[in-house]
Order: sequence, then C-alpha cells, then structure tokens
Amino acid sequence: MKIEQIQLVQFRNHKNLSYGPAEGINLLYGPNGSGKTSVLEGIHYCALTKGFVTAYDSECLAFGESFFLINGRFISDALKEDGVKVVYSRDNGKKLTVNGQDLTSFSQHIGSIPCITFSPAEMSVINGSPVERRRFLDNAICQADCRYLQSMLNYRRVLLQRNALLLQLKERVQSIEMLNVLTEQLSEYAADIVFARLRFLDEILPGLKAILSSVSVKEEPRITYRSSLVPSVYALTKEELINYFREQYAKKKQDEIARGLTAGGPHRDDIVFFLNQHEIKKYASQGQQRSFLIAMKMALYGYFSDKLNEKPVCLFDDLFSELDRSRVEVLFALLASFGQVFITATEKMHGPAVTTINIPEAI
Ligand SMILES: Nc1ncnc2c1ncn2[C@@H]1O[C@H](COP(=O)(O)OP(=O)(O)OP(=O)(O)O)[C@@H](O)[C@H]1O
Repeated sequence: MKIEQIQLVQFRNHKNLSYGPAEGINLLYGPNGSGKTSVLEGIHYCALTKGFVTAYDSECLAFGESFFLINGRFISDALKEDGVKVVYSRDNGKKLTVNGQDLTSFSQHIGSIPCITFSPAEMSVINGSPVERRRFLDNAICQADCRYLQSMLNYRRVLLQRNALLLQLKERVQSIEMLNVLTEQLSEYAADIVFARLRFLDEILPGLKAILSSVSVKEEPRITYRSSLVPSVYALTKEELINYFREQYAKKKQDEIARGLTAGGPHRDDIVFFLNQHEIKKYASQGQQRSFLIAMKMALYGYFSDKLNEKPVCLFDDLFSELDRSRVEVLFALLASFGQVFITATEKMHGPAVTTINIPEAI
C-alpha cells in the first residue's frame, strides 16, 4: 500500500496541507506542536475512519471551524487506486467516501488500507488496564479478518441484549427461555473471538522474537491469554471452547441473575506479556517495555503482509525517543525493508531509505 497524496483541510492545526509522501521511510520533523502527529492522524482516518491519538472526531476539527476534510489517494500493491475522502461536521457527523461512493457502513472499509500505529500513549498496552490490551488485539485482528469484526459486532449486540434480560430476570419480569437462546449465541461468538485471538498471538510470536533479538533483547518473549471464564483456553478446538462457555454460563446462571450481569467473556479477558518468566508490566524497565511494544507493532507488519497480501502503512509517532542510538540504528535498518513508513521526530535524522520532510515548511 502506498499513499500518493494526502490533503488535510481544517484538520487540527492544518488549515490546508497537501503532501505527497515518498516510498520507504518518511521522517516528518519539526518543533513540538508543528503538526507532525496531525498528519499521521489524518492518514489513520483514511485507513480506519477514526483517529489513533484523539478519541473524538470533534477534537480534530480546527478551532473555530465548522468542518474538516481529509482527502487521500492510495495505491494498493495490486495497483488498485483508492480515493478516500472523510468529511466531518458538528451538524452532519462523519461521512466516508471511497472511490466516489458514499459508504453507509464504515466497517466495510476496515482492512482495505492496513495500518500499524505506534504512539507513546500506546505504552498503556503494556502497562495500562486490560481494556487497552483487548483494543490492541481487536484492532489488529479486525484489519486482517473482516469475519472477526463481524463476530465482535455480534458478540457486543448479544451481550447487551443478555445483560438487559438478566436485569429483567432479576426483577422477575421475564421468562428464562430467552436467556438460553442468548447464552447459546453468546457462547458461539465468544468462542469465535477467543479462538481468533489465540491464533493471532501464535502467529505474531515468531516475528516478535526475531525483532526483539535484532534489537539485542536476549530474553525469550511470551504472551499468555487470560480468559475471565475458561480456566485454560489452550489446545481447545472451537467446538470445545463453545462447550466450555456454555458450561460456565450454565454454572453461573443464578449468580448472573442475582447481579443482573453477564459473568465474563472475551470482553473481560486479558493478555500478559513476559520476557523469560518475568511479567513485563511488573519487572521490565521503561526502555524494555517500549522496545517490546515497538517489536510487537513491527511484528504486525509481517502478519498483515501475509494475511492481506498487502504491505501495511506504518504510522510511528515519536518512535525513537527514549531509545539508545544503537537501537535507533537497528530499527532504521529493519524499517528500510518495510513499505511506506511515517516517523515523527523533533530533529532531522538520517538513515537508509529515509526521506525527510520539515512539517512547518510543508504547511
Ligand atoms: N482541534 C484543533 N484545532 C487547532 N489546533 C489543534 C487542535 N487540536 C490540536 N491542535 C494543535 O495542533 C498542534 C499540532 O499538534 P500535533 O500533535 O500534531 O503536534 P506535533 O508536531 O506532533 O507535536 P509534538 O512534537 O509535541 O508531538 C498543537 O499545537 C495542538 O495544540
């Protein structure tokens, strides 16, 4: 995937920026607040219809303006051209147009422009709450597998229905039969999600090991999956997983009704990262944690390339801060073999296959 051109109009601090990125590594440099991250954010909107730094569309609307517009021209590895336009206004919400066609369901577009991000705020994947780690898993798998996105949407819908029903049962205003139907559906979607997450972790591990060893991390990485309901999810078939969920929900039925809430499931699960036998969140240094997350993000590159037959776009915000010089050099060398990579930095830096662009001058 290659971005030929990106235009940002009234998007954060950019009034009207047009930029034609180079192949390989694009190093966007400039002082703090010049708008480097905003360029990455704009590209991310074209790929995933939302930001990766800002939580709400309205936060990206330039102060005092009524709408923002992002225009992107992308060429896939199969030489298919995609024109993506995102327009947002407070009054009319967000509109996504791909190749001149308005898309009513944004989920249709997910995966068309595979994209990997890194930002210092994403360190919460390592040291934050389980919700951050689930978001990491789900964002990655959704881009590579549209069936996973559908399972997630189905699971969320049934979970909401089931929680509402459990509350009604608690207040004795509903019969139990409907609960059995929803439990059956929830067990199937839950098994789909957990199964896909386990496969994903399995598939990125070799890439993660290779990248960590090239940045001189000698310890062996490991990622374990902690299910909130099933004691051990490993080595189970999908059918066995469904059965486990059925059994667990049956066991906890009375408790669920008393609390008016589903007992657990993939929406409560977590993953744990280790170097050798030591949990990273508890024992690794800041630099080691950062290297681990960067390596995981870089391992996604191989994962997406294999699954989608398409080189993902990498949006790496402030990638090199806190890393020593030798790690920076190794990362530059590794990234030189990637497709299009965008890195922000406050200083101009040089490396193989690097094109530098000064963001204040580009405005
Ligand atoms: N909605 C908005 N309207 C106008 N300006 C905004 C908006 N949101 C953020 N900004 C400003 O845009 C500027 C650029 O932010 P951005 O995060 O892109 O900078 P940066 O170059 O990545 O900075 P740093 O090197 O500090 O990470 C900041 O000064 C920020 O305050």
